Amino acid sequence: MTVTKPLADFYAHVDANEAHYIDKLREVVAIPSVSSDAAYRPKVFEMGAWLEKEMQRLGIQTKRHHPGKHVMDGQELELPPIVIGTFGTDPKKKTVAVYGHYDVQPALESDGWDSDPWTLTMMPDGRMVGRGSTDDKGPVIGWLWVVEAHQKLGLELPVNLKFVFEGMEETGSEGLDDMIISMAKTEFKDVDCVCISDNYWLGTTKPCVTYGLRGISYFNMTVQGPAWDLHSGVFGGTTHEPMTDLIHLMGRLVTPDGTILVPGIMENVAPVTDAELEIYKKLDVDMSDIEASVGAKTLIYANDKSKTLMNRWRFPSLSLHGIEGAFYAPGAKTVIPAKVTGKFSIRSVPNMDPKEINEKVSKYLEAEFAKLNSKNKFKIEGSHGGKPWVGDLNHWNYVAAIKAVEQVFGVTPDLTREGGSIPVTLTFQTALDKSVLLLPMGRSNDGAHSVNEKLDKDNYIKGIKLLGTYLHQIAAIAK
Ligand SMILES: C[C@H](N)C(=O)N[C@@H](Cc1c[nH]cn1)C(=O)O
Ligand SMILES: [Zn+2]
Ligand SMILES: [Zn+2]
Repeated sequence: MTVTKPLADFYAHVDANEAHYIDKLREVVAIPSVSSDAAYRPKVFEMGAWLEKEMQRLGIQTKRHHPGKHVMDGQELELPPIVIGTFGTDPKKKTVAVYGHYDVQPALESDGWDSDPWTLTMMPDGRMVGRGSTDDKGPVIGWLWVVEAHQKLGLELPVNLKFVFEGMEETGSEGLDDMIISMAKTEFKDVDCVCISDNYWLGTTKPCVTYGLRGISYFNMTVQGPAWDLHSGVFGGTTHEPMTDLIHLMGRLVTPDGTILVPGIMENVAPVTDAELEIYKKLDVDMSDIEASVGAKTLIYANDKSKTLMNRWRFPSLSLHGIEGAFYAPGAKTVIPAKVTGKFSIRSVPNMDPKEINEKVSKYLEAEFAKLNSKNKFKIEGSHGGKPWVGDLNHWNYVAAIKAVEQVFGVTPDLTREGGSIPVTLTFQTALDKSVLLLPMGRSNDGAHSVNEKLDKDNYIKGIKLLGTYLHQIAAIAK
């Protein structure tokens, strides 16, 4: 594939500035912008301010949108700002909206990290380990280095950019949908297409372009009994125990082979067609790559590639996440916890409706709790959610992304869907009526949300080249 002079200069510049990009990644990983923990909220603000300052340094015009307040851990908290950046307003150019998030999942060294999660640790094999390295700080700042490289080279960017960076993605994106809907005809009126770099390749060697995501419905169910924690030697056998009720209910949600037990939950899932089966059969995926990402031989369908991918992408799943209030520390505390909250979520697929999911789950669990004849109190609440999304692969936005991958990596990308959720994807598509695609930087084994999260140096550097090339391809194709 021929590479034009401006792109060849861009690639050379990116290669020459590797150390600078790594230093910046180190800076952002060091800011623990955990959105799900009230104690870290100032750090989320700090990260938003870091981005804003860096964008301003590059001449990107920034605006802060304040979504308001919310209640978390019993505290009323200010939601972090959504940072909107505008770079170029030339009516002759296409405008690409770029979304990313600057918040991260929690991380404790005691979870099993081999190094401090907030210190970017360079490994000899090229892995750059740190929370947020791949999800989503590396990709977010990668976009900025595309702008920076063009400026340093005196190259004109062939498109206008509209950045939308939020700080609450990992905790439900509160306020984001409303903002996009309300600004669809103002701030975002000139947007021609949307690109999000916030997911991963299917394996470890071949890039992909992603056209679908599952939705999510997240639940908290609380069982409350005694007024305070009790001694199990004194009260065991004499009182209804919240943990016993909760464990029973959690065990009624899903079977060990992943079958969801909530009645009617599969009702709206479209049946698999023969044509669809063909797509899955043709996908070039190595099951050992998927197994390596799990880190153990625990796949339910280890010998069935299609079933594994379908269960990740096009069927719903129910996962149990944790129990708040339970005794979890080392040792043997003989306590009866007074109040426990079980957390679980359902990943949803097209045709499933979040409202219906909430109703079905609540009705089922209330009925199951009633069967227990427990004198404890039970409450089920949906905490946050988002709808699934599927894009149109035939749009020029996808053609540009596929060509960009071919140019930078010399291979045709896998066309994938994803099991994770980025609810704003569908909002962009419907509110702006524009094509949305996902162009990931990281590999399947990056360990997002997990311990030892990493971004490979090669993926970071080639990823910056890819994002820049995609913008050039947009300009070339969509004339
Ligand atoms: C795919 C994206 N990088 C991601 O990780 N999204 C999260 C969104 C979420 C929803 N509730 C909590 N986090 C995910 O899919 O879990
Ligand atoms: Zn993410
Ligand atoms: Zn995430």
